[in-house]
Amino acid sequence: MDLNKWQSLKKRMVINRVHALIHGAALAALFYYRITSISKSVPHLLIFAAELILSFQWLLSQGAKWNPVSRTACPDRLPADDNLPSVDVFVCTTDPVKEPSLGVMNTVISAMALDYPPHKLHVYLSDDGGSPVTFRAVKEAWGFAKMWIPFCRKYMVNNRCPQAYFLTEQTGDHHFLLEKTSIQNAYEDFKISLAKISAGTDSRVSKDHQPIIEVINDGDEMDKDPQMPLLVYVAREKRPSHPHHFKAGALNVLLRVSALLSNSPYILVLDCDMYCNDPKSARQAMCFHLDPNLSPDLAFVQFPQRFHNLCDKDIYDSEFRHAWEKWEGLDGLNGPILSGSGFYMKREALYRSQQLEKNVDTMKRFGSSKEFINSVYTHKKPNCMSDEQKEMEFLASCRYEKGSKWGEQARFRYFAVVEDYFTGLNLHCEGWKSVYYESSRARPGFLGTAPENLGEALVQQGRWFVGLNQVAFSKYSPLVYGVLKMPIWQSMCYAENAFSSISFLPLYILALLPQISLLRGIHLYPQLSSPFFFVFVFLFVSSQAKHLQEVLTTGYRTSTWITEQRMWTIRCFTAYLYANVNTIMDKIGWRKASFLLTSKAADEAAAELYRKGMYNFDAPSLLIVPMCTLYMINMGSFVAGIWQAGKGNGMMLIESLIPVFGIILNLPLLQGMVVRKDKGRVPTNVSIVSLLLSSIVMAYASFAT
Ligand SMILES: O=c1ccn([C@@H]2O[C@H](COP(=O)(O)OP(=O)(O)O[C@H]3O[C@H](CO)[C@@H](O)[C@H](O)[C@H]3O)[C@@H](O)[C@H]2O)c(=O)[nH]1
Ligand SMILES: [Mn+2]
Repeated sequence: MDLNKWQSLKKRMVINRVHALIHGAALAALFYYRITSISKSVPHLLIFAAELILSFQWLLSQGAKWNPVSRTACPDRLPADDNLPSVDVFVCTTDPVKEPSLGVMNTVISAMALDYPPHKLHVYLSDDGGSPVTFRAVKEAWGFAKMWIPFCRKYMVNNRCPQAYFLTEQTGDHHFLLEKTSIQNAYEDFKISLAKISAGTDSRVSKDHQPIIEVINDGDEMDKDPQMPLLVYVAREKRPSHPHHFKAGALNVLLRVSALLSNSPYILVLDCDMYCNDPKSARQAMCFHLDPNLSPDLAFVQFPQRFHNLCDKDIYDSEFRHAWEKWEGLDGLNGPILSGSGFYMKREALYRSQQLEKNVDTMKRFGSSKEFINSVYTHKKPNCMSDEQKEMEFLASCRYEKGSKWGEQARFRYFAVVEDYFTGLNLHCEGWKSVYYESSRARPGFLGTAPENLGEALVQQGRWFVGLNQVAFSKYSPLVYGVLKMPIWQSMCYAENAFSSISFLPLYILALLPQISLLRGIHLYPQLSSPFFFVFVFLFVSSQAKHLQEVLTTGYRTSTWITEQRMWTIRCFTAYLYANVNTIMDKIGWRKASFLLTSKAADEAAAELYRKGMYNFDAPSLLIVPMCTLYMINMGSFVAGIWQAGKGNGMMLIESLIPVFGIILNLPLLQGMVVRKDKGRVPTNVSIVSLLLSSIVMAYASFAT
């Protein structure tokens, strides 16, 4: 009997293809119009360039729409527990201030409590901060887990992240309630001890320290509790002079250290805030990894990243619904893009054993640890000959990777700050496949913490798009490198992601040029009397309608459609713009791209605004000023447009509708500038600067010759 099933999402596929045909035809008409009517004036060339870029992105986006599929897993058909392969879980953390220990330990505990044979489960916590706070916290976590895990197993608890569990009401018989109360008290004590640790310990992140590796237990190694999975704390060596390659570097150290201790054939990678929400995820993933038809080429099973703290309207579009919809589309090709957290990876795929031959220089490929090289070929826990502890410290040292191919060929790759995307791209190029899976929207496999602040969200995304640009504009560009090595549809989807931030160019053009031309009376678009007028109107309506259809068929509400539109424009004006500025600075060597951590610590004031669904415009001015300036220009030019029309200069219908769309879409910004009085309003000085800037632009546009 099959361990899993898949099904083509036929209706979606047909709608997508028919729409692609019609929309494509309309785009062809637009190009015909532009080419036949274009004058060599700068505004016309610019608007055409904007249309070309957007059409290019639209074309790339068709890749993920071509063949969407959905999958189901049947964990009850898995072999008996004794025959399941073992799993190593990698949790990465860095900074106990931005990533408070309580959250990190909840993730660790939820992973230890996965519904999987405990002796086949090994949890590794990588602490990139080398912080005594985290080290002491993980010892406390072990103590609490010793009560928590038997409790979860006994009562078949569904929600094995203690923090989340105790937030919900639980009912049961007398025995259960007694036990629950006592475990809840233990959890409260655990919280108190973590608070004490973080208050009394130096929580600075160390950039200069020895490797520290410790198997966490009660001090007596001989007396291993069969109910408890292995828990290991790893802080790799850090030296200021030595590049540490951020998360990819941390994962590679875990890969080596775990090879000596457990060497499991499968690895689950988790960000420190992504707790296991469904204890069955490991078994679900095995339904794909153990399927004899899929397994030879299957590198990883990717679960979507979902979040426990989204506000009702998800005002910052943190859920990235559109991305996961694409992942379903990719699932019908060779599989989804690797997405950082919540994936079960086959260890072998990272070693590239598909092409492993004995005669290649293994030292160069894997570094000089014989013990580690042995582990690569055994697929079991190797019998360590030398001093295990010393060997692991060597594997976690800065010098280990020198002169080897770590991070270059195979393993987690260092080339870009989006190590996930880039590693996945390479795996797919090598012929590996992946699977996208979510058992149900109601019970996601993993839940993380989404930024509750506009500034925070934009900075995070800025980093992603710097990373994607690093790939897009390199020899690894999916359009060059990918096309030769993977199906065209798939490389289109990789390219769509890599090039997504260039949409800042067309959006700036569309937010400024029609407006300026209204002020100056230059016609950019056909008149109402021209048949091509309807081509433009159709294209607008068609793209909006398609977006709405996608939102609704994936089970979301109309408000999601509006939020996604709004956040896309906001991203274009800010995160995408700065990502491209940073990319240029990176290219000319002014500033290296780096991994700025997203904060997972709750800021109560910000969280309250967020829960009410109110945008927090109290963000760095560099982010808010461009948005406000553009908004004012759009309002000003719209008024000017009406005035022009009144003077009998002829209606510039499309030119006026564009600012109207922008103004309506971003009404919350207007509220933030003029109505709101709370802390999240647009700061007055930002409004003043924006007013000044927009006046200068408009005056220049109106009067310059
Ligand atoms: O030098 C570093 C930097 C980060 N991390 C860890 O990486 C994880 C992700 O960092 P976060 O600040 O939460 O970034 P996000 O933007 O939320 O992460 C998304 O984007 C990253 C790529 O940019 C992926 O690695 C992540 O899995 C994905 O969730 C966290 O657990 C960090 O502790 C490290 O271990 N070492
Ligand atoms: Mn994160």
